[in-house]
Amino acid sequence: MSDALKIGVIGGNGWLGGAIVQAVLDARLAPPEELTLSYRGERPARFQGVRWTTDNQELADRSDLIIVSVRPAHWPSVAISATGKLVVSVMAGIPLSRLTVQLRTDRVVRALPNAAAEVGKSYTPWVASPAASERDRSIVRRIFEACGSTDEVTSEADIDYLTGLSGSGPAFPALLANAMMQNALTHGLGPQVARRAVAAVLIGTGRLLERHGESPVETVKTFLRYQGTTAAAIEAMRAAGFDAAVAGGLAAAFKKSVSMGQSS
Ligand SMILES: NC(=O)C1=CN([C@@H]2O[C@H](COP(=O)(O)OP(=O)(O)OC[C@H]3O[C@@H](n4cnc5c(N)ncnc54)[C@H](OP(=O)(O)O)[C@@H]3O)[C@@H](O)[C@H]2O)C=CC1
Ligand SMILES: O=C(O)[C@@H]1CCC=N1
Repeated sequence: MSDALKIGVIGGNGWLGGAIVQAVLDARLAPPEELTLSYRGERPARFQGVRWTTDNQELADRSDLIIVSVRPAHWPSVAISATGKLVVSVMAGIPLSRLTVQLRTDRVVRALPNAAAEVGKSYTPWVASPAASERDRSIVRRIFEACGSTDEVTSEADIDYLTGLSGSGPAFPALLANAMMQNALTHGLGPQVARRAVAAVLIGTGRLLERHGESPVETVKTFLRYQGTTAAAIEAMRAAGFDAAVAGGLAAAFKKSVSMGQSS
């Protein structure tokens, strides 16, 4: 970043925290020596040149931007004073109001990346408190653009909903892929061919959706109009409750996101 931003990541050795750190380094948003990462337990050996610490207050004092990436259940243990600093939480469920009070800063952002941050393909919606400046917003945008694509939204309820839709999202195609794999194996297909076939379907569909103008609604309609094998499969899956199962799953994730914010 232009004026050497100092970034701290609480939980920097975790699944998501580590992916964000890697993305920041890959995009050269900050040099390793400006990064302070905290951990519990054994000192991590990854990310040459960064400062690792078990002291979250030291991390906060050394950083301009603090990313909180611990599990919601561990959030009560993060007791730091971040007065005057920008804090970005990626924790599911924890509302802006609780971040503000516990971390003693009113410049707070709630963001919800997903597991595809590991490969620079996360979708990350975020919402900022009124005290976050335009510069703060620009920094947040650049961090999450390094992880994939991103949108600022205006309501925390949208973030709670998107926690299930896109935060948990990579699990849903994985669930579908798993069901397809199981079915292929049941039909006697070799595991290698089954895995390659299913992975190619997911990756190819992603590319189709990425293509300008392609929407899932249109893709499904096109296959239904074709009235071939695909339409037969879609109609049977829908008759078995496919759409209702997806809606029920997203409702469960939404409810869990809200309840985690109340209980953690
Ligand atoms: N993984 C995902 O796909 C997504 C995760 N999220 C959110 O991101 C957050 C992190 O999730 P994820 O990376 O998966 O979880 P992980 O358990 O992989 O990582 C959390 C890390 O935080 C560390 N930690 C816990 N408490 C502290 C503390 N007080 N000080 C320093 N480090 C601490 C943990 O250490 P230890 O291992 O010793 O406990 C662990 O390394 C969660 O709040 C989750 O809701 C959001 C969207 C997607
Ligand atoms: O499953 C979870 O709770 C985390 C938050 C969103 C995605 N993964």
